Amino acid sequence: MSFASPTVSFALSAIRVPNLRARNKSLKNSGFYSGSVSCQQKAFAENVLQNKAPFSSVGPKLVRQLAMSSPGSLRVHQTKEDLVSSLSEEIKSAIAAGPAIPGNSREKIAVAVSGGSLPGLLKAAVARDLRSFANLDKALWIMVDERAVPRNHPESNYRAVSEALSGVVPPDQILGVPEEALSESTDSIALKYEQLLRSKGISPSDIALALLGMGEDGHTASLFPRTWASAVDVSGTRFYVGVDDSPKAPPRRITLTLSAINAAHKRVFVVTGRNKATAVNHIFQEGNSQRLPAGLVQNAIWLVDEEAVSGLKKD
Ligand SMILES: O=C(O)[C@H](O)[C@@H](O)[C@H](O)[C@H](O)COP(=O)(O)O
Repeated sequence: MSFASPTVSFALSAIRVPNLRARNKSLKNSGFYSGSVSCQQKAFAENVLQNKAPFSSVGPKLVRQLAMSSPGSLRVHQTKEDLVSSLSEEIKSAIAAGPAIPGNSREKIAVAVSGGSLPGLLKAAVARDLRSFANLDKALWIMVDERAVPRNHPESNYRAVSEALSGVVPPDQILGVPEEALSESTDSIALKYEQLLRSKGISPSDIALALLGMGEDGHTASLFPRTWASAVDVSGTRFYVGVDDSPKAPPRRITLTLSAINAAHKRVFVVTGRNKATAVNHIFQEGNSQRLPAGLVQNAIWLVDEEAVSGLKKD
């Protein structure tokens, strides 16, 4: 059976951005590369519902939601400086407009940050202009995912995020996984982190902004292509789950569930490099977004560089 590819609203040439500052105004309103719901996505949903597709454990409600959703829009940047500037703007607007954490009078907003290259880009955004953005310390900073390692470990996302926000956000506003739980099962670590966040009044829909990365295999957070179904919370009640077999080291992790990511107020991907081009192509041009965890994130803003979209065909 063949299906139409998702429609692409703009030719790639139309969204090449010579210089971010030069076309600052148009950035907000036009020139985005939008994915859309395809016949293929709907057919996939039907297949899943009939237990014909590999992700039959996902659950009909989520599948229906995914069939109706779009991966979002791409914003292409020519330079790292422009990309960092866009990231900075997204953080500022999320903190200014995001939902308040109920019952928390001090920190108003929750921002979730991924590992990988994101903390480094966050650090660059802080150095560029976020340092003077007073509201940065009004946020509680939480982990999109975390590796089961001590906080001072080189692989710790908490360590990387703390370094990025050092001197700007008080350390007690960066919420890491309780270290005493690290020797327990990953699911127990996930539950304890979830309890910590809930004790601060945070639930998934209170996340003002989820900052996401994507691996070249299309994973996001610690939701990997071959294993993500087990990290999807069918009941929609879990915030984080444990992962024991992450193909990206280290293998033991916790991650926001797909439902929790999609419940966040705003989702922003930052994706750079030619090694991501195939996955970007699958998500935005080949109509295969539902096969990759990153493509299952709904209505995200994708801040990318030219290399990451080098696989997209120009119309
Ligand atoms: O491993 C982690 O902690 C992540 O949160 C992971 O999902 C990461 O964001 C991607 O692997 C992209 O990493 P890069 O940005 O380094 O390519």
